[in-house]
Amino acid sequence: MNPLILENATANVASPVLVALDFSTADAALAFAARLDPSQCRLKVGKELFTAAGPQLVEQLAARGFQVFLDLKFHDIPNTVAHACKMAADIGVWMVNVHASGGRRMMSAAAEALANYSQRPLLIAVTVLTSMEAADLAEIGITVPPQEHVLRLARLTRDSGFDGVVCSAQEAPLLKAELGQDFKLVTPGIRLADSAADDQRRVMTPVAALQAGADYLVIGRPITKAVDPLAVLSGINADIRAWQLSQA
Ligand SMILES: O=C(O)c1cc(=O)[nH]c(=O)n1[C@@H]1O[C@H](COP(=O)(O)O)[C@@H](O)[C@H]1O
Repeated sequence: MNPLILENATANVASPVLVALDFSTADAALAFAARLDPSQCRLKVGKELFTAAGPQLVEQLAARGFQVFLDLKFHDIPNTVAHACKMAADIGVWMVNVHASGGRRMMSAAAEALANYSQRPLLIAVTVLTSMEAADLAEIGITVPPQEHVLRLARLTRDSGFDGVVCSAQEAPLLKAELGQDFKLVTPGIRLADSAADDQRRVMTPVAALQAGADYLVIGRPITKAVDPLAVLSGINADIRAWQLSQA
């Protein structure tokens, strides 16, 4: 693990928001990140940005104090995924993900590969993409309701030694009830009441997602494509704080 990155990426992040930096260049991502404070959110680097900008960009974000979720959704044979997860841990990311449909042996190999790290990234598996609904699953031969398939994959993920799953907030009450409070739920498909769903299908608003049991909210376009992204992020954080205070 890169000690410089760990030392820098220790910001006390008050918010459960992970902003998806779905940009096509390092410059665009760094310019956007320069407007944010690491106490306001964590950052997610996904396939588009990582393909364009690589590990160096992740290291630059971490050096600015951001905790980074490397969202490359590894899905391959166990040996390949295990080594890819090790590379992610060596970059110093805070969270990394794979596809749960890669199966138990793939996930166990990943967990085992990181077992000896004193401070390893959170290991998370994607269950059913939030862009999918029952009809999409039926086309690939999965005829049970989405939440049944999500629960099956989440159980497999937990039993493989992972820290949590990516799911939609719609499944959060079921997963918390079945798998316990400590198993982390990372929920994309977050939309404000007035924002377009875009390609997402299983969506929820930020506070409703937290109420349902989500631990982290992955939010991209509703923030990054807003006319005033900082105002939107601040508004979301203010709503979350108000809700948290009402629960205290
Ligand atoms: O693993 C993810 O982060 C992920 C899983 C999933 O099921 N759905 C999903 O949308 N994501 C990611 O979350 C982000 C959502 O972005 P927006 O739809 O723009 O808010 C994107 O970067 C997706 O790649």
